[in-house]
Amino acid sequence: MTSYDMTELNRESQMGAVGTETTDREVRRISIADFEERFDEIADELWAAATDIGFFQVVDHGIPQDIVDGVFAMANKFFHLPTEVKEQFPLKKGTNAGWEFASQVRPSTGTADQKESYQYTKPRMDGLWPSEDELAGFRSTVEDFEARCWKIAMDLLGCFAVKLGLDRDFFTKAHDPSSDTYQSTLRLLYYYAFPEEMLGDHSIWRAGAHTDFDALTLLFQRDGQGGLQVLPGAEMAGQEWTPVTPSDDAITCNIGDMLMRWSDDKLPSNFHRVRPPREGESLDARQSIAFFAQANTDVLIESPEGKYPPLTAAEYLAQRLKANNV
Ligand SMILES: O=C(O)CCC(=O)C(=O)O
Ligand SMILES: [Fe+2]
Repeated sequence: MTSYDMTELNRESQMGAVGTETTDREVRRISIADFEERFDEIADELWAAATDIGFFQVVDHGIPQDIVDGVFAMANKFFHLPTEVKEQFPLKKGTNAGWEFASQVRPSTGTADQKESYQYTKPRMDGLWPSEDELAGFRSTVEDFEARCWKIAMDLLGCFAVKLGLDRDFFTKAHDPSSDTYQSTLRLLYYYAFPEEMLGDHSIWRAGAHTDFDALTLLFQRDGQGGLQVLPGAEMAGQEWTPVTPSDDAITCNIGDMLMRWSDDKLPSNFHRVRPPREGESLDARQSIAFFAQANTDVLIESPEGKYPPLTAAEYLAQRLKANNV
């Protein structure tokens, strides 16, 4: 293993314990209405939230609620297709494209996440789309939604760029969807209904503790489908996790490791996980949708102050995917 991938992996492998829960930290809800007119004010608010607990929610983001509801409904239909249909679109390891079930083993827990997922990475989808007969409208719904997510992610990254003293479009150029080297990903997630007999089993996780590999994550959740918890890296030792309240109208955002490197740690990536339900909570299946803004493969991630050695986004992601068995 080379030195550049040690930091994140070592950090992650220490995070498997159950820990405790605290509501003392605030996950801020930030309105991004009138984005252009309010750019400076929004940039200040995002920066403060990102450098504080590293997780924040944006509201008034401009994606109509019926579009969000529609993509969740479509994802739900996809996950309910017969296994023989979904099996035709297997995740090709290291590509962030295709369908997998219970295959992601987190370095923190050493056990497979109790979920299935379908990932869309624009240039890598040959043979991975269900036909219109199998699921009408799926492809266009997913493509449209990914493009909307990209736009919001680039707006938010534009704020961070300016605060870091870079050109506003610095990250937009690095996440170019028109290039074959594009590797941002939309991931539809489906966490299985939880078997009652497993309540209280602390070895099972819907998603084990991790930091994201990307620059910025946008996460869509459903009202009432809780379980996501965050822990700022600086407070790792305390093992006190804060629940994130899910809501249909908000996008939960977090900084990933790529942007942490790129900002010489000014923007910290933070641990999060999805814990299983507890006694008295809903055992139903849980859905979420994540957009991972990941710089194009050929982009060189160079930290201006030289805290980290330069490496390409391709090299970086390959290491992290391998460590997760995906
Ligand atoms: O489903 C969630 O709420 C979180 C998912 C997540 O953290 C991830 O896929 O990286
Ligand atoms: Fe994550």
